[in-house]
Amino acid sequence: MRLHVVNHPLVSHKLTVLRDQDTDSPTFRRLTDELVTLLAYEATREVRVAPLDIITPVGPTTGVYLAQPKPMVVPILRAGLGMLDGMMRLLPTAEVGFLGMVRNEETLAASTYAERLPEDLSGRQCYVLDPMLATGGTLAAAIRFLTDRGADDITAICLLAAPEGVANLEKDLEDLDVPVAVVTAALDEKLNDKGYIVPGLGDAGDRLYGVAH
Ligand SMILES: O=P(O)(O)OC[C@H]1O[C@H](OP(=O)(O)OP(=O)(O)O)[C@H](O)[C@@H]1O
Ligand SMILES: O=c1cc[nH]c(=O)[nH]1
Ligand SMILES: [Mg+2]
Repeated sequence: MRLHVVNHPLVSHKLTVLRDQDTDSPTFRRLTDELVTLLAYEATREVRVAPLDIITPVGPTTGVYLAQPKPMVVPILRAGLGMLDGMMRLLPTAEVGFLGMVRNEETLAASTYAERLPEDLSGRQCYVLDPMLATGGTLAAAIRFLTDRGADDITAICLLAAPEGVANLEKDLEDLDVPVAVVTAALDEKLNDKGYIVPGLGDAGDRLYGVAH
């Protein structure tokens, strides 16, 4: 598994405001959107392209165009939905599939409550959107779901990752014969005893959309 921490002063600036407990929901949503577009630029470095012949006003040339099949973008509900627009700004012709997943806050185990994706993802590059990689349970299950359907290249975009979650994910996916990359704005210090990322930003879903229950 490849981990890429995007090191850029604008990313760090926006992330600092995002983490601040006094940042309100509208600002949190806007910063999430902006950060994802910056992360997506790095995350799509390996997006597949094919040659394309075109004619400019001056003459013929060969450029590149996004290859078929189109990339699949998969936001993990609920919090990943806050990352979708920022991603689609960069990949407007991508297809979008949805996974609804929730972590049990007692056991920290992830479960899937909704799914809307093609049955066959053979040969597809997938971009998974989830702001928080905490224990890694949610992302591991999501990646497994996609590779079980045939996805052959996975890149996850996260705002924050915990070292414990990255290690768990690496171990969980050891047997996987598919390239997996994680692109994140920061690798934080640790998880606390409730499985929250420290210093983190709190509950991403609640900060985007309000308290769930
Ligand atoms: O790495 P993990 O330990 O699995 O935790 C990370 C998951 O927890 C959060 O989702 P949550 O269960 O709070 O659902 P929500 O997005 O609906 O708030 C977050 O958005 C991730 O999906
Ligand atoms: O810190 C964390 C951990 C899991 N989910 C969140 O939203 N935040
Ligand atoms: Mg949540």
